[in-house]
Amino acid sequence: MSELQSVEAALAALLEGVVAVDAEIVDCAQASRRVLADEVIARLDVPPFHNSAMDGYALHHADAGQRLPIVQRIAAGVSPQPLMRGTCARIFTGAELPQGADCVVMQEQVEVVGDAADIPAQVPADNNVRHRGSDVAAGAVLLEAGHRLDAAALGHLASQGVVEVAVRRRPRVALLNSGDEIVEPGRPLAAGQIYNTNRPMLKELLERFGAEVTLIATMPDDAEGTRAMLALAADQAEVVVTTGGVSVGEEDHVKAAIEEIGRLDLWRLALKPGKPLALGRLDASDGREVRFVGLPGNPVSSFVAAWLFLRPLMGALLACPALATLPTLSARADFSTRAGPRRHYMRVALNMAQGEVTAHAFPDQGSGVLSSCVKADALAVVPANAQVNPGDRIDCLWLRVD
Ligand SMILES: Nc1nc2c(c(=O)[nH]1)N[C@H]1C(S)=C(S)[C@@H](COP(=O)(O)OP(=O)(O)OC[C@H]3O[C@@H](n4cnc5c(N)ncnc54)[C@H](O)[C@@H]3O)O[C@H]1N2
Ligand code: MOO
Repeated sequence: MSELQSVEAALAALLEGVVAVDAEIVDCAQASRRVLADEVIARLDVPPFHNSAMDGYALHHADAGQRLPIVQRIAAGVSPQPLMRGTCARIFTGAELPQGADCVVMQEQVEVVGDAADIPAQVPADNNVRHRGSDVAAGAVLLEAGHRLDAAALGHLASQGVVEVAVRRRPRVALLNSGDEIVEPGRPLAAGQIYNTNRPMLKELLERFGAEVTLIATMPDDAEGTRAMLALAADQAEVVVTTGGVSVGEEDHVKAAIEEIGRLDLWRLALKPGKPLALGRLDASDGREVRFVGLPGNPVSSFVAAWLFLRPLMGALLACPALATLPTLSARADFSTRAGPRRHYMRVALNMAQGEVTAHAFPDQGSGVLSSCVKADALAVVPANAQVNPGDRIDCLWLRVD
């Protein structure tokens, strides 16, 4: 296992055989960011009736260019009377168009004289009319399976009167960190200790990717304790994520434990940062096979690897295409760099000016420099051994989840 594996090979190994988690029914009010398990079929036409797009006057277009008596007033929510030819109706935005009318003239274009309205000439049929079913037709697919419920999708469901939806259960993830030097915020730091950066950062990323973090713990810094903790985690999750302890030092117990009680599929990748990433499987005591993702301890390495590996894994577990792939865009580099033998994922800020997106790289790209991630919009991908000069086009992976 000394050769470095490609990111693509690692992703393929991680996603191989992943089956989507089962579905559950949730109230739409609690469904924010959840992923639809089934397609939703529209049961109503939206809008449900022809209606006016403006405050104005409804008429038959053949009666335009005349003074027409105003014979009814139709507010939104009112069922109108049929309209006789040679007359018009006062109508408000969203109100139902009366039978016999086929257009609306906005009030700014109409002169009202007593009980009549002077309508301008040549108003086309359908002017300012929103037709029944023009947004959604009953029986059509309202939302596809795998759609992540964002603001517009929740509004779309509500437009159908839907109150409950079938969504994927949140994949359960156990998040474990290693390292004797790691202390939780709120406690004093002794000499040589640092605060646990990875825990809140990865919990937040995992939840944004759609996971439920069911276990958070620190692994003991010995082989037996590490094995016991990993076995416990496998029983409580579909995915076990660890940080630290995957490098080559004697204190790095995680990889050894996976090799003993599970299966290590892959270790050491041709990417920077994140080289010592370890991927494998663990067996839960009920016979389930659980994915293992061993992230490097360096905070930047685990941040980058979470976007590259945990997000697609959540996409596969949730059967959600939008999560499965990172959106890619092409930008112009404003920096120069030369990658070594590993593909480099550089943290960059994106700036839009004069229709061009520019990628600005942070000067210190070290894997312990988390401030580069705080300001980053994207990861610029520099192929192995490639040279990048200012002005070159570079592919960037956009660090965003809708
Ligand atoms: N001789 C070699 N040494 C190292 C190699 C190598 O190939 N040969 N690889 C280096 C690379 S690249 C990385 S990345 C790190 C990964 O090491 P580990 O995953 O075993 O992580 P640790 O050694 O436990 O920690 C690395 C670093 O990160 C800090 N850390 C760990 N956990 C946290 C946390 N929860 N919050 C904040 N900071 C954390 C830890 O203190 C270390 O500074 O190995 C290199 N070494
Ligand atoms: O691969 Mo390590 O993540 O560069 O620091």
